[in-house]
Amino acid sequence: MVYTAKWGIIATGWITERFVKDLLLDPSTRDVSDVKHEVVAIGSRSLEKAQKFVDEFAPGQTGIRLYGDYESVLSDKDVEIVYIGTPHSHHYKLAIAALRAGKNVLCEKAMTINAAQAKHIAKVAAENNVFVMEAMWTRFFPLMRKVESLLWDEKAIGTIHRVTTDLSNKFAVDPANRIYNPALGGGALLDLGVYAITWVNVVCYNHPENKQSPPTSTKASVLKTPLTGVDEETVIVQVWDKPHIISTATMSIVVDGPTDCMVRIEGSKGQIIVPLSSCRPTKVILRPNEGEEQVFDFPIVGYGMHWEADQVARDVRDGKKVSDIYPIAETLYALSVCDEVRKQNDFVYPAEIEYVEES
Ligand SMILES: NC(=O)C1=CN([C@@H]2O[C@H](COP(=O)(O)OP(=O)(O)OC[C@H]3O[C@@H](n4cnc5c(N)ncnc54)[C@H](OP(=O)(O)O)[C@@H]3O)[C@@H](O)[C@H]2O)C=CC1
Ligand SMILES: O=C1OC[C@@H](O)[C@H](O)[C@H]1O
Repeated sequence: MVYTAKWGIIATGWITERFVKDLLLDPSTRDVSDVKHEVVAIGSRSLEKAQKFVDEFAPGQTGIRLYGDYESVLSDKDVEIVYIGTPHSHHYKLAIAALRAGKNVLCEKAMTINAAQAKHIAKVAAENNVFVMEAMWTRFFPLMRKVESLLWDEKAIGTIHRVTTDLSNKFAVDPANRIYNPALGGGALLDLGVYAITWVNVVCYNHPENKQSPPTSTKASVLKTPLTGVDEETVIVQVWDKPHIISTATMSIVVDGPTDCMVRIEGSKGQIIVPLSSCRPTKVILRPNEGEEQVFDFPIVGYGMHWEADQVARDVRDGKKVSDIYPIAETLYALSVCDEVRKQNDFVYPAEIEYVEES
């Protein structure tokens, strides 16, 4: 039987457009037949904006309830999973409210401003017996399973020695843009760096010999923009003693970064390379020291957010509270890396968005 997940959508910005369009794609276009999706409610700060959003991105979808606030989505009895697509600064409060309303939650990255907020979210989810996950969509790409299989099953590059990852994107320099706005949790680290960190984690944190232990050392340098003080460019170097790997994660909001190699995993027998982009990759290159290079193509129908949505639907259908592919514990770890990077570089956000509610 096909399971239909019933989604309530919060905020109608750039990424929500892509998410909703992917939800509404026919799942057979990606060979999925066990789950499908229905958008039952959309909340925006403006009812007119919600209406405009539906007209443009979900035309012909009758019966979607539209709200001029977010709270009404949380109290809509038909909503089973809430998707939060606001800026980072607003994730914590909204996720806690959604979980307390008994809803399952898929929250955009970065899940929160700091690890303490995400820890509180995990606690509230457990108390309310509901599912919660950060929307680290890349982790759900079939391409990611191929990389893991090359690394761990086929041992295609032998012993891993070094990992370099990047996500960079040149944004218009504008203090009003969320990317530059500290009050909205702006900067390269929380917006783009979380992907560079996730790739390091796929290889090093989740390395069979590391078993999700923290690295031996994390050293980071941050270059802040004089405009607003958020990080323009950041470099994170980590040493992983157990699997004996050194990793470098880089991120920037002032350059577009390399296109030919966003992730490079170097081992004793060769390299695995992921070209543009590390958040929406479509190709994996296996370059052995000896023998022919192999290219594996993973074309995407739609934007590619449907794979995470399908898995969330399956997890909710099956009564899971935490994802096996991207558990909340890994979000907590990734955010603890961000906390450490900021601590080492005296990079603080306004107190209004760093707070943790008394629990
Ligand atoms: N997975 C991915 O590939 C991507 C993920 N993201 C993540 O999605 C989130 C949103 O990013 P994006 O869509 O680019 O952002 P946008 O600025 O385009 O949209 C954010 C939306 O949040 C709502 N909102 C609520 N409060 C505010 C506020 N104070 N200022 C601005 N907007 C507010 C608005 O919706 P409304 O007016 O309807 O209430 C707005 O449209 C971020 O967490 C980001 O990291 C972003 C891009 C790509
Ligand atoms: O998640 C993201 O991925 C793509 C980027 O362009 C965007 O800024 C970021 O939020």
